[in-house]
Amino acid sequence: MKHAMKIAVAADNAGVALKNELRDLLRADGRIAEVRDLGVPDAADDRAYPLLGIAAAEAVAAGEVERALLVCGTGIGMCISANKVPGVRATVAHDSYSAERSVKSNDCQVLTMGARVIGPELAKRIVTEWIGHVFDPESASAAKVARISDYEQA
Ligand SMILES: O=C[C@H](O)[C@H](O)COP(=O)(O)O
Repeated sequence: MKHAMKIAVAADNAGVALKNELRDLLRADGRIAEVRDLGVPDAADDRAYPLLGIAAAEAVAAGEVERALLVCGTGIGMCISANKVPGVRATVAHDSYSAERSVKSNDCQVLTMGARVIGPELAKRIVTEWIGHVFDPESASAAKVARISDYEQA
């Protein structure tokens, strides 16, 4: 049987409506074993994006989840925040090709999106595809990604 993925989701108040839609989509996806919602629960919660993004990225770095999906207004603040956590590679992507290459070229574990940038139906399609992409450690991309890890560990 194929391994089922654990994934964290998080958003600030600008992204929470889209995050909740994507969370429900992931919970209905048979490829996902667990969706851990780290908040915020609703738009009344005004915790800022770095708190949420860093918490989700730390869950990835600790191996508690394999991936994280983060939403803010643009996806940019979440991406910057997640990338501050050692071992985490996060990207903003609002198109299918970039989301695919973020996994296959860059071994990104974290995808961020902007709820003020993308509509929910396109976001759902991209996330559904993204879950299916896998990094190949035997690929030519692996040595390039290793350079990033080397820099981080130096
Ligand atoms: O990147 C930041 C996000 O888009 C956030 O949701 C909104 O941030 P702001 O309120 O500082 O514009």
